[in-house]
Amino acid sequence: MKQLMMIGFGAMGREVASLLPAELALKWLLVSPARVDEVQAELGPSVRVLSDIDECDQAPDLVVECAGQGAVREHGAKVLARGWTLGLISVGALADDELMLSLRAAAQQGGGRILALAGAIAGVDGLAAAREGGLESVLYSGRKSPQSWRGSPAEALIDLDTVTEPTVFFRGTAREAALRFPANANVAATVALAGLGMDNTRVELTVDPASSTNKHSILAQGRFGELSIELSGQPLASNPKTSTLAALSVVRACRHCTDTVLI
Ligand SMILES: NC(=O)C1=CN([C@@H]2O[C@H](COP(=O)(O)OP(=O)(O)OC[C@H]3O[C@@H](n4cnc5c(N)ncnc54)[C@H](O)[C@@H]3O)[C@@H](O)[C@H]2O)C=CC1
Ligand SMILES: O=C([O-])CC(=O)C(=O)O
Repeated sequence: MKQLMMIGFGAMGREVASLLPAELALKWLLVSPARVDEVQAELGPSVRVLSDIDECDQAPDLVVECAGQGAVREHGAKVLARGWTLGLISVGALADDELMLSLRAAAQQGGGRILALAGAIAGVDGLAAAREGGLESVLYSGRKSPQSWRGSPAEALIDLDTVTEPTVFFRGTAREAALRFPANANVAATVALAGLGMDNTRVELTVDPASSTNKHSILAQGRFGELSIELSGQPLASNPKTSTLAALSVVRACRHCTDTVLI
């Protein structure tokens, strides 16, 4: 039986834990210090609930982060310095150059690797292949309901209570989007990593009062031809900012940890 460490036990972490492949056991769960006792009581002795990587004295087969960009800052380098593989869902953290440098240094020193997970978007495989032949332009668009943008800086850019039609409230680079909207635009950074990079990937973010889904699109052009992806994702009931597919992409990484044929 292989062993998993998960960082974060919110909406996504709970969904992932409920869908793990039978051959992979959740052995360690990292939560904030104030929640350790409560989560340990909920999960029982089969899972060790921790608040610091240093408390783990064995080597997980895989670590998956489902906790937010702050958690990547807090725990990422320690995971990589131990030589472990870190499946990252808060990919937007990598738009912070200083953090990226420190994660690279830790990975080089310890032998760890970062797996940037596709998350709520599809088509990252095709985009990353297309890049090998040269890309000319990439546009990522994210469109969500007012409820999904609540509690984000969108509130300062548009009145989410009175908006009556789909409205673009942000245009900029993937780097700006991922850092300004850390709970809503990690996908912008994922598309950037697969394609033209953080500063050359254009991003549009839209609030759509008629939508109950999280819509993501990629438009890319290059020597390979053209790519157009449209994805309409159901949000998790427990967090409207987060698409169900993002949690499922973490489950996919878990499946890769145990399967022989990787797809
Ligand atoms: N790449 C993608 O497509 C997507 C990425 N995300 C990322 O996933 C993250 C998690 O999403 P949800 O579970 O829906 O959010 P959530 O807010 O429901 O849960 C996050 C959990 O992580 C915990 N946490 C925060 N900082 C921590 C730390 N330093 N150490 C340990 N635990 C910590 C919180 O207490 C909370 O329980 C988002 O913040 C976002 O960064 C979310 C949706 C899509
Ligand atoms: O789950 C989604 O729809 C996308 C998301 O929040 C993100 O990219 O951070």
